[in-house]
Amino acid sequence: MSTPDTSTPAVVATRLRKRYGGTTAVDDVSLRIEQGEVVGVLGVNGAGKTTTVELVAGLRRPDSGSVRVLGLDPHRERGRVRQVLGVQLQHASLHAALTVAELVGLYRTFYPQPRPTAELLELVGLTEQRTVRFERLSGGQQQRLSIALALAGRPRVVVLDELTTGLDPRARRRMWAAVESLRDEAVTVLLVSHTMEEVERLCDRVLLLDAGRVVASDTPAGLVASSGADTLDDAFVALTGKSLEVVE
Ligand SMILES: Nc1ncnc2c1ncn2[C@@H]1O[C@H](COP(=O)(O)OP(=O)(O)OP(=O)(O)O)[C@@H](O)[C@H]1O
Repeated sequence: MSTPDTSTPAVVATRLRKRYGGTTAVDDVSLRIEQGEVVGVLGVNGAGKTTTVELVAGLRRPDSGSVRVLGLDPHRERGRVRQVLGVQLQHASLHAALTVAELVGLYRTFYPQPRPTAELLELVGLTEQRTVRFERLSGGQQQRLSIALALAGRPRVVVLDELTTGLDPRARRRMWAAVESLRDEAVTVLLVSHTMEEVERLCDRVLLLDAGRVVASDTPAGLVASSGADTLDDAFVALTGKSLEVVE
């Protein structure tokens, strides 16, 4: 498809609400992300991070509110959105008997100009595992493969839900480098994170979610300054009354 005008926002969400039974997971969330921004979504367990990014990616329908990705409706224009949006899912379940290279090859067929397999595997550090079946990969390797698959079609907007959760320090640094290379390509990234170190290092802006609401949206330095705290950890506590420390 044609490249969208650079002035079109990468993501616009307006007054999103989502309930599961008696639980309000997302409660009147509005957000706007410009093309090329790397935005972190932070919050304690259950704050609504996954539900919010799933609504943005069109994986769930909001009870009310609307989403546009590069001006497109993820439900009505699903096919076009798939060509510009890459999504790494929490707990992706993939065909267990296929190898890493076969799965990457399969995903590449979905796109007109896919990234080369070798480049994708190098990006996530799975070159040596290319002939290993999915079912034989460790949890961290499966997670990294799901990131490679999200990037297979050269998306303009990427949603990453489990970038580094549970990864060892070396794999974590590799995933950070992968996000930095996306930034160099002016790809927009929406990144669910559980650590301050990660958002301080990678993100232009942080969306702080608490109980399904956006309680702050600012640069990491801006969050610290506006909350009167000394560190981003302290800013988080000041803004939510909760500590992120317990999460990892
Ligand atoms: N499919 C579902 N059915 C019922 N309740 C759900 C479902 N998915 C999420 N919830 C509830 O919605 C709320 C928000 O969940 P969500 O997964 O969006 O939070 P999160 O911030 O991503 O949490 P975590 O850090 O644990 O991944 C929680 O109270 C959760 O229990």
